[in-house]
Amino acid sequence: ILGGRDAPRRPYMASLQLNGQHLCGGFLIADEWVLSAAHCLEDAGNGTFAVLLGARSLSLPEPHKRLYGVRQLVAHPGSHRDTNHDDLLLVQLEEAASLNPDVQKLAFQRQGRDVPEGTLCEVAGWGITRNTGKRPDVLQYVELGVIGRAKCNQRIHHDGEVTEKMMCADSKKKDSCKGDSGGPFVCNGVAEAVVSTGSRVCGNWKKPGIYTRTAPYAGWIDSVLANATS
Ligand SMILES: CC(C)CC(=O)Nc1cccc(-c2cccc(CN)c2)c1
Repeated sequence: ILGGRDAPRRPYMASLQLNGQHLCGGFLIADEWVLSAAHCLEDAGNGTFAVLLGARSLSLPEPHKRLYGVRQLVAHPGSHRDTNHDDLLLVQLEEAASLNPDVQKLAFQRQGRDVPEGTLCEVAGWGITRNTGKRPDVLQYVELGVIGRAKCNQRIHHDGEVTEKMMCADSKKKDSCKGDSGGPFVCNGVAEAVVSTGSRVCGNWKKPGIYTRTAPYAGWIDSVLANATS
């Protein structure tokens, strides 16, 4: 997160870790399921994934911090390493998360209407806080204004790349960045979208952040959760 600050408790936040190191954000949507971004699998090789819940600090001991093994990873079938389409990943935990004040589920938007331009939303994550690559220990968050799709698709911005299954937010100074992928874009207490890598540029007003809307994918999410075994 660029231009943010230490976050207050965000009990739905997950750190998707690869070989013991933070890789991407995510959030708890069901007792044993975390929603994240498919691009987070692209550099995985045959490493070991795990999900950290109940954390604010990645390093310090905290009352409800707990690392969960991963039972399965389900990338959206339409996701590709070289596009932003369908950039969603469902992560099944080895066991149901134990819920407590620091570990809670977050509802995601299921209704298809766009969030109005200018709405102030929030994004949190342990992604880099400077383009030099500085990584935070404590969860960061920032408030970002929604940018309308028509404006976001102008040539100077994303030049027609933003589909109706995506949305955009301000990126002038404050922005999501590397390592924030998969985290929730929260408006009025509901996850409206998931951080997508987008143009891999951070903090440049010409390249608004691109976020994968959840509503178009509610059916896919429900079907994966319904067909999985525990
Ligand atoms: C998905 C990982 C395995 C690789 C990765 O994260 N790359 C990468 C590199 C530079 C910027 C970004 C990035 C992320 C989220 C939002 C934005 C822009 N708002 C950029 C992402």
